[in-house]
Amino acid sequence: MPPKPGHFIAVDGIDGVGKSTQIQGLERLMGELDLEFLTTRDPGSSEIGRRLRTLLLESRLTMHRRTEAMLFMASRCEMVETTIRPTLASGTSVISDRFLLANVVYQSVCEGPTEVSPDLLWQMGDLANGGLRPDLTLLLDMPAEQAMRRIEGPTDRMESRGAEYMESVRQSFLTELPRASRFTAVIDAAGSPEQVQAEIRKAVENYLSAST
Ligand SMILES: Nc1ncnc2c1ncn2[C@@H]1O[C@H](COP(=O)(O)OP(=O)(O)O)[C@@H](O)[C@H]1O
Ligand SMILES: Cc1cn([C@H]2C[C@H](O)[C@@H](COP(=O)(O)OP(=O)(O)O)O2)c(=O)[nH]c1=O
Repeated sequence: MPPKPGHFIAVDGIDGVGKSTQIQGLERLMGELDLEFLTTRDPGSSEIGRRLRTLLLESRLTMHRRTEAMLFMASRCEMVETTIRPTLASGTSVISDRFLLANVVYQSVCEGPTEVSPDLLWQMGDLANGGLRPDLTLLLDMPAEQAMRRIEGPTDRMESRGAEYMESVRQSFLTELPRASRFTAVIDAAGSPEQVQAEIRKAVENYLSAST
């Protein structure tokens, strides 16, 4: 009898919203719930993914928006097929720091006319991921201006596009969230780390009671 598949939880939101901080809290919660888990990072979590991450985030190479989108998709395909899918099949849960929803919103928000629509990115993403979607998506939400004030150090390709772009990305996260997975939750990320963690705990407990 194959083991019951693990839970697939994605955590997303604009830069500086507190994802990395809250994923540490979520890992503690999974431990308390006695759920085996693995944490992955998108883009990344494979050799190809790590090299694509460097190319996408740290280089200042100019590229067409569709090129940018497809490179994130390629990284995710590798992460899904080499890491996420086998982990879930073994009965271990996965917490992913971002997933396809980020690709849909960050690459469809453009300064000029939108070259790549969210619909096209959802289709590309399902093709790249063999249709795999998270069971639960936790969207950490707060005004971009406030989140960007939290960012220290050098900005990456997306952060350097500025607060107006990031606020448009934030609004697109809220619009596109319902398509990301069967269960979703918007988490108010503007409070203290403890307040945000409490909201996440409630959302995870609601998901577990509704899904099992
Ligand atoms: N609830 C919070 N209130 C104030 N500062 C926070 C909060 N959560 C995280 N931070 C700080 O904001 C910065 C970005 O947090 P981080 O978890 O790295 O965000 P992300 O991974 O979404 O970019 C870090 O310096 C972190 O300590
Ligand atoms: C997964 C993904 C991320 N991104 C962006 C979001 C972030 O600005 C950046 C990833 O950085 P991020 O996940 O925030 O890592 P760090 O905490 O090191 O900044 O890439 C996309 O534009 N498309 C994608 O498909």
